Amino acid sequence: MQSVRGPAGTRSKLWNFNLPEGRSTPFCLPAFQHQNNRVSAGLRRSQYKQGAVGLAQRRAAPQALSPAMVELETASLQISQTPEWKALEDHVTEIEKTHLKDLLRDGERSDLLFHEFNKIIADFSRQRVTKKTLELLTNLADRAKLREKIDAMFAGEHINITEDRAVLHVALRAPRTKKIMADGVDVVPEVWQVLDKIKDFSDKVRSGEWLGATGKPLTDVVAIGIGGSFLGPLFVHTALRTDQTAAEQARGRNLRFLANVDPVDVARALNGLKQETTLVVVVSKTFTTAETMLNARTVRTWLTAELGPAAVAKHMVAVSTNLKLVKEFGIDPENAFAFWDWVGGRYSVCSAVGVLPLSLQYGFEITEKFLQGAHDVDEHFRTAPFEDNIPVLLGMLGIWNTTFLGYPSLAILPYTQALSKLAPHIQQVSMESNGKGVALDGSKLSFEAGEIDFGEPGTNGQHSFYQLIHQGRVVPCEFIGVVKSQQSVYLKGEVVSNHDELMCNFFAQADALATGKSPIELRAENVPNSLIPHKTFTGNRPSTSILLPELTAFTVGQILSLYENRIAVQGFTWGINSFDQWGVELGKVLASKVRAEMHTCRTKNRNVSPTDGFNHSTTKLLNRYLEGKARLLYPEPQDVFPCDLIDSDTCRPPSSYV
Ligand SMILES: O=P(O)(O)OC[C@H]1O[C@](O)(CO)[C@@H](O)[C@@H]1O
Repeated sequence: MQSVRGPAGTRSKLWNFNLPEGRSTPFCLPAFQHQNNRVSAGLRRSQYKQGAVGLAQRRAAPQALSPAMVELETASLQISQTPEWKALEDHVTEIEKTHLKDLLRDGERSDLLFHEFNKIIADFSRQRVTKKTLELLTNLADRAKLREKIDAMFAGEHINITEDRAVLHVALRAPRTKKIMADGVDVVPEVWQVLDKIKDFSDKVRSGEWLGATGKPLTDVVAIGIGGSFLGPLFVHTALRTDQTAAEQARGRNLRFLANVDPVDVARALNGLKQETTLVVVVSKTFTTAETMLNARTVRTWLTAELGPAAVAKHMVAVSTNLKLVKEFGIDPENAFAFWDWVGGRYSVCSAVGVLPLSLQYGFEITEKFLQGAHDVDEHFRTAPFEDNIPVLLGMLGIWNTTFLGYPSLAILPYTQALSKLAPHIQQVSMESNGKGVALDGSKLSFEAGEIDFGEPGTNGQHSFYQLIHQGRVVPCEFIGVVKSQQSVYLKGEVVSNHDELMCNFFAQADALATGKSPIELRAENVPNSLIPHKTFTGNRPSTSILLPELTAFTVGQILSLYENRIAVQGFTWGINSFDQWGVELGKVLASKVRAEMHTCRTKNRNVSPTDGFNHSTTKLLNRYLEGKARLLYPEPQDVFPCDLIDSDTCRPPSSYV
């Protein structure tokens, strides 16, 4: 057995550490207590870091991790030091002797790698794997206790240990008849209470029963939120806009999003809207996110300047876990839609975060189908054996590519424009979840976790970055195609329909990456010798092809669940906490410091001085910024309005608004 360095600098054999005296379990972790006031777990963790005694305390403590989770944590501490991991490392040499163009000649292998669940097809035959690779990956999953961790998630255990929270976004799309427990309470009735409230409210707005302050129906909705309070809803909205059933329901209605604190985004979001027909939904789990709250105050000012302060009651609603702050902001808690701290921001699209704006736009019935699609794949994920489990296979093959073959990125390439916001959403879900440097116990990872996700719909991407993925770096790809397009166009005289034309590329690209083109083939085509190196395609570049029957609210829900659960599989196997996001905190703190300084400099009309606590570079850059915008100085803060309302000569709002 290999000897490795344990988390507290101790030497350990595999994950059975040689513990310092007085400690009888691997919980010899460096104490940590985050300063963020959202964390209450620090004390509890420090309590259960004390070996057997600590474990006993944890079992007794309310909301402590269950013995199963304690064991799971223990088991995954040093996953990279297990024989299963080592076997995969050794297996890389075998795989390196293969080429996809040869592997693809084996029909039996292709059949083994072809999977189907409820009309979703996932073809993994273009991954650089053999039957043996799959077996070794399954062994790794077993060693990481993947099954137990999935069960722990669905059972509402506090698997988000740094925030001491359950991770139960799957409960958001469970049918009424299901029972899902968190902290001793069945959460499904609470979920449905909010869903019923959304249905009721959105029906009223859509039917014109709920009117604005001047008695007009509210046909336009602006959803203000950022990160998880924006990207998921935007992804689903973009996917449904061209679905004929959904579009029919959205006739005469508009849904816009305002995410960036950039006033340009405010201008774009409000451009052309009228206050009297606009409903604003402020979406923030915490109701403290600086960008969202400034945007909410800006849009509230836009509304009340026109309609008066009382209009907030009819024109502004909120989605949050923090109803106290919602009230303080001036929104009646009656007009707030709650969710719970067991829903991570980036996993919140199935809560009121997504369901409210989507129901306002498309009606609750369509939105409910989206929830049903997500639940459908959740059940597949929860129950299917690993060898047939599409999210598990997606996740484990992602680990194979990232960690063992050394390809750190993933290109998400939907061959449908309707999924153009899938990659940005998955970017957050994946990179905020799995972009971690330490294991669950706080020890530094001995490998790099996380994938670098990006993507564009095909065929646009083909004319952008595909050159690199064909002849430059190896970037594993996930191609997503649909059998039946949302829009049907077949022009007289054309060889194929427009959608078939698109899909020809879907099929061609995956094979071009896999098989490549050799110098021998090029010579046979009489390509001049000097050009052969330039025209050679090495091939052997892995991809997965996912084929959906069509793109509807239901299948969009299925895709969401495929990716969310794929990402969980990876985090569970890497042994990290996929459900916290401490990495976003430092930048926020520093921005506050800059904000305070900026305020002082602007109001006192002075520059940043070297003694203000910024380094030389930042001091210099800040001063150039302050000097460059001196003409924008105003004596005291005013309500400044966006877009066409700003006088571009003076850079000031028109006097009527000051
Ligand atoms: O919904 P909130 O609390 O405004 O947070 C928005 C986003 O900010 C983050 O906390 C950090 O980017 C995300 O995890 C979250 O989705």
